[in-house]
Amino acid sequence: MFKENKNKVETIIKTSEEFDSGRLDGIQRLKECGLILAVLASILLAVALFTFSPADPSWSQTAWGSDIQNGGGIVGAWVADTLFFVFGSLAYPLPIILTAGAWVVFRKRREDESIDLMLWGTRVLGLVVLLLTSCGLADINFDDIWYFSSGGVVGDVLTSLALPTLNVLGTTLALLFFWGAGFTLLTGISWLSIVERLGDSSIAGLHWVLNRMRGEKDEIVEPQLTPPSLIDPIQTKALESADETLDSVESISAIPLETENEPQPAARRFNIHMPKEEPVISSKVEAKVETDESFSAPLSPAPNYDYDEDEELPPRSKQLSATIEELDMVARESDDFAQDDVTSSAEPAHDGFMDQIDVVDEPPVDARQLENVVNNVELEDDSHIEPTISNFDVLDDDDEDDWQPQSAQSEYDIDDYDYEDEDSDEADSDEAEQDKDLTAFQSLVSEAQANMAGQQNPFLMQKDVNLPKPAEPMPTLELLYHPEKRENFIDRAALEEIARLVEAKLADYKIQAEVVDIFPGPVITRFELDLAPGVKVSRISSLSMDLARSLSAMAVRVVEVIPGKPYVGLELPNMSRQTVYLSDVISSPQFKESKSPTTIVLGQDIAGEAVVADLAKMPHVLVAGTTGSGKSVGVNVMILSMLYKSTPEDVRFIMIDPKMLELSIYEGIPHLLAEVVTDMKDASNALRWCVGEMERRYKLMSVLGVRNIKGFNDKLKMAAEAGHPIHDPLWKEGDSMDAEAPLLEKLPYIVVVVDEFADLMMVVGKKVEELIARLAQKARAAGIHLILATQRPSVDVITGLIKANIPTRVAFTVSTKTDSRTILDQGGAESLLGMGDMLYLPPGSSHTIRVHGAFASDDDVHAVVNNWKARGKPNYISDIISGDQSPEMMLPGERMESDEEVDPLFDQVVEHVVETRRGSVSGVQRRFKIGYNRAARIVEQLEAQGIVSAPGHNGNREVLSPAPIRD
Ligand SMILES: Nc1ncnc2c1ncn2[C@@H]1O[C@H](COP(=O)(O)OP(=O)(O)OP(=O)(O)O)[C@@H](O)[C@H]1O
Repeated sequence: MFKENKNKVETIIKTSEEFDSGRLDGIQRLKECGLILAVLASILLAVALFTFSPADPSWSQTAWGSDIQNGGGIVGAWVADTLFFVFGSLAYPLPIILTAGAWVVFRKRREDESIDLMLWGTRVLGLVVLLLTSCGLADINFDDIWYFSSGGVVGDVLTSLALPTLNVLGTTLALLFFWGAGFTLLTGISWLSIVERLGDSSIAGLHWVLNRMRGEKDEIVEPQLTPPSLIDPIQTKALESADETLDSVESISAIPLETENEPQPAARRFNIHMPKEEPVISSKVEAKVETDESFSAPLSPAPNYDYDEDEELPPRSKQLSATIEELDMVARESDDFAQDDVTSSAEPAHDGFMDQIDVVDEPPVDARQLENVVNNVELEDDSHIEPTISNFDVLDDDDEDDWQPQSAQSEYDIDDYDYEDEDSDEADSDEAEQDKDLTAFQSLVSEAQANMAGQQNPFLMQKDVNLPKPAEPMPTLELLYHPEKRENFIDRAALEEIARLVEAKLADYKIQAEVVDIFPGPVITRFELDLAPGVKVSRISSLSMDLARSLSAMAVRVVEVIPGKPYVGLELPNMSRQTVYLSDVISSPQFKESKSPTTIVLGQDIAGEAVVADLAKMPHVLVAGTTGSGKSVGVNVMILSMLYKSTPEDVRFIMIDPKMLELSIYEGIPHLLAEVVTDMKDASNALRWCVGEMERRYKLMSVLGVRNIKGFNDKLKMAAEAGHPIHDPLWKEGDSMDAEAPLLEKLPYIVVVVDEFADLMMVVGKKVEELIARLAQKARAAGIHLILATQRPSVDVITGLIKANIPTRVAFTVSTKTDSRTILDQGGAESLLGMGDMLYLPPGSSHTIRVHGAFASDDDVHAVVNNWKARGKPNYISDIISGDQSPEMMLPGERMESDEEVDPLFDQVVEHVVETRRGSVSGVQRRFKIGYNRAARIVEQLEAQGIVSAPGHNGNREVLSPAPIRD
């Protein structure tokens, strides 16, 4: 209580005094004087110690007559001698300790600061322990100075006590540890924090040394997330004055950097290359899409295609883009389910009946009654087939019987329909007989009609519909879906922000790079980076996964080389992806201007430019990608683009489709050389036919002296125009019934499309590889081109032989980098985004082009296919599929599959078997000392040649050849 009060009073006094004069109070004056004196004493002490001379008279020495050498005079000599005597060499730090002690005691403190006795006690104790142990350590380890022990008397006493028991090492260790304890007691510094600091600084030192050695000191850059004004105010000012309209930076740093008064900092402008305007399909085309009748009219016999023209249908583009729920809703609202079709095409008089039928969940009506009613309906109008009728015709007699009792309970009155059951009961037996015949006949007719109706179900593929021939010479663009409007919004600010983020993230990985160009595309955006000198591009490539993670992107593809530019590309997927429609690319000038009938569309490149290629120049293409990556759509797009460019006289197709789904749509177009091949055995025949055709074309070309199919066709045309049409020079009499060789015809390009090439390889095996390799090697000049698609990009499918001969590859998304290497001989396809995103490796180039594949829906394919079907029928060549593999049909250089190498021992074995009359494998094995496998193979060859029989049930073979005749 008292103390507190006193303090309070003192504080009040002190503040008033301080306020008045600003001078020290009495105690403070004493303290300061004490500090000054202590410093004086320290200095004198230091002088005395450093100028100590052993010749001076002192406490331990006696000297006469000579001058005192010590700088501190006789006092200095005495003090120094005494201190050296007591503390040895530890006397030297005493002036420092004295000054430090004086500072601690006399420094100016706040008056209310209490003195912590515990703290002071430990400090003093620490000082004593430190001094004693230091003396002890000095005594053991240092040399004596003059005639004093290096640890002084203190050190001597301590070591003489410890040495007999702990020896030198033990004493040193004990003193060291005590020294450490004394240090902590005195200073309060923990040894753990000392260890930590030491560790930190040694690691930092090591890093510094390593960075110096690697010479990358300059690469460590700070992420530049702060506005330029904070980094370089001069530069910012210049920028601001140059362009006042610059946008303000939205800082993505979490720290608020702007104050309200500060001017808005100017952003660094990135060079964003906006894509060109969309090619606009003329409104005429759009209008045509809606009123187009050429597509719907031919399908009119099928009930569902018979649209009511007055009824307003939603435009096709809308239908396509609508979800199933929306379509369902529309259908419900307009009530246009199958029932509607029936009612719209049926006679109005029958509507009531159909309505009644529709409300029945289970058929409780007499089947015969219904049948008759149905027949009546049918007879009235033969041209209309009612699909719903088939529901009732599938009933057999048993069912009819079962139903009989129910008919009595039927609550539906069907008497209105001129059916009188009672009459038949009253008729005589002849009439009954006639009725029976009539009923049987009618049921037969109705069954046939129902079957037909079943086959003409609009939901089934229509095979032979009579399509009216379109007026246009080639399919038109309105067959394809084209979106009415497209969101093509590019957010500059967002792109710039991403660009800054990319730079910052690269800086995190110690890569200094600057985004120089930004190319926003329909699916991805490419940021072109200018790397600082000396930064390897492989460092960025190896970081692609880390970058994708840190930029929260699905995948990031690094384009190591951009031809013609000194930059590196970083391709990031867009937030919202646009679909590239086939119509976009087909309507592009690139496609329109291309003259070749084998022009194929791939899609759009990253800048939205159409990517169009010529299959004739490729000359073959390998398409690979995992399931669902967009392969089939890609192949369809290639085929459709050729159907847009060429007539059947220009291009013919052979399609091989093991999946029976993808290419079977094309069945019936006039471009097909053979039916779509779905059986893999036939596929090898088709390929063999192609090889034969190739050889034939080569012979023809050599006779005409031209180098390729184009030259051949040109020469043919020239000759015809000159009035000298060329007759087939390879024709021989007897080849056909004609008296003279037929005229040569224009040779079309032949495109062989194989969807799921892996299946073909698995079923037919090596043979296919051989045939494909032969075609791939030579078929270019002969105008035969291959499109091979596979979802298994493994080396057993895409073999070295095939790869070597097919230089053009298209890779859709694959799962691993290894797969990507198998297809493209380089990585990258594993970072694609799927849904038609592809890498295209053009022929003779090692740089892949990223292409967003064009999308053709099934409706698009059907529309183009139907358009071509309406123009003509295919002229199938039956030999292509059914060609037998007989020796006469073999191609030059081809061997029968069963043709194995005949074993060198074959003749000897024949001799042995025929002589001994025993054709067992073990016998052959023993006699010729060969392995089982070889012996078994030879015996099988004997069987194939008819020398021995097949093994009987006991495994023995009978020798069929007669025994040799002996003389
Ligand atoms: N270019 C594209 N644009 C947009 N979506 C596409 C594109 N290509 C394909 N798709 C989408 O990807 C789906 C799968 O495509 P597709 O059937 O061609 O794959 P696939 O690789 O042939 O698969 P599978 O081998 O199983 O047949 C399609 O249904 C379609 O929705």
